Amino acid sequence: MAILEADGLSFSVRGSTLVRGASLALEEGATTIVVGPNGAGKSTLLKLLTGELAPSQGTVRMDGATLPQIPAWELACRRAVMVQNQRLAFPFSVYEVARLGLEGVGRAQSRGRKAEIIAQALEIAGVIGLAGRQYQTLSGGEQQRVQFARALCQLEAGRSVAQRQILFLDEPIASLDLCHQLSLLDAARSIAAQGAAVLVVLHDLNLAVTYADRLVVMHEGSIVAQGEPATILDDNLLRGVFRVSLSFSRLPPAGQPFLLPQQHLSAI
Ligand SMILES: Nc1ncnc2c1ncn2[C@@H]1O[C@H](COP(=O)(O)OP(=O)(O)OP(=O)(O)O)[C@@H](O)[C@H]1O
Repeated sequence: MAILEADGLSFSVRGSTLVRGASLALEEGATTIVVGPNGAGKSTLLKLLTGELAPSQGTVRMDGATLPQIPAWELACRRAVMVQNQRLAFPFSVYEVARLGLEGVGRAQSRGRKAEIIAQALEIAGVIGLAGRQYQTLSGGEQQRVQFARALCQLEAGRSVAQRQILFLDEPIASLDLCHQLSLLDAARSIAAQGAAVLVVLHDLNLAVTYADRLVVMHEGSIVAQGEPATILDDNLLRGVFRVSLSFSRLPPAGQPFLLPQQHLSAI
């Protein structure tokens, strides 16, 4: 059953339409991956789905309620967002950055439970060993993993209020090495397996095909295809949207990568 339904979303700014007539549903337990070339409108679509931007046309509903009908505190419990290139103005430690995820959603939790949530999130994101470090001194990839931990904290704390949740990740693996790419996407999938809807914006088509239950392909502001990866990705789409060609005569079965032989790789 869909936790979120978007219907006919468009977004225009200063005469340019960045997203045009986008409709999609995010189902509980499913990982949806949005792909498309630079400038296709992926991040704008994600911002419309999270409520960061208000659509010029169309609606986003979570369990029947439009986003403006949901109070901000409740929205914070229902969905967590990891955005690209998060900069912080203050010299926070890694632990404190993760704890920011509990702002506004962790009030009902005891001090001990909060500490447990933070430790678990840091562990899942692979940054527990960096907990005492200054966030600004971390590498780009390490900062990205800390931001993932922050989103995990928010989701976990929000679960005591809202069981039907969504995790939004905008290019979460852009700065990560291969092992951490796979472990972050594994963690995202296991959050979906626990019942949440997960939406990820990705550039790597191999990983998108491997991890997506549902793939959404954007091009020039529109969703041009969506569905199970193996049913929608074909040579025409790759040429028309991504300007690449496929060297296989046909696609491998669903859930298997197809551009590079990554099927033998897994995070250790
Ligand atoms: N505030 C704005 N005013 C005008 N144009 C904008 C604005 N924000 C984004 N754009 C343009 O809208 C288009 C879509 O941007 P968006 O960030 O959604 O693309 P994207 O698919 O996420 O791209 P990328 O893969 O490069 O991150 C781009 O061409 C971008 O330059």
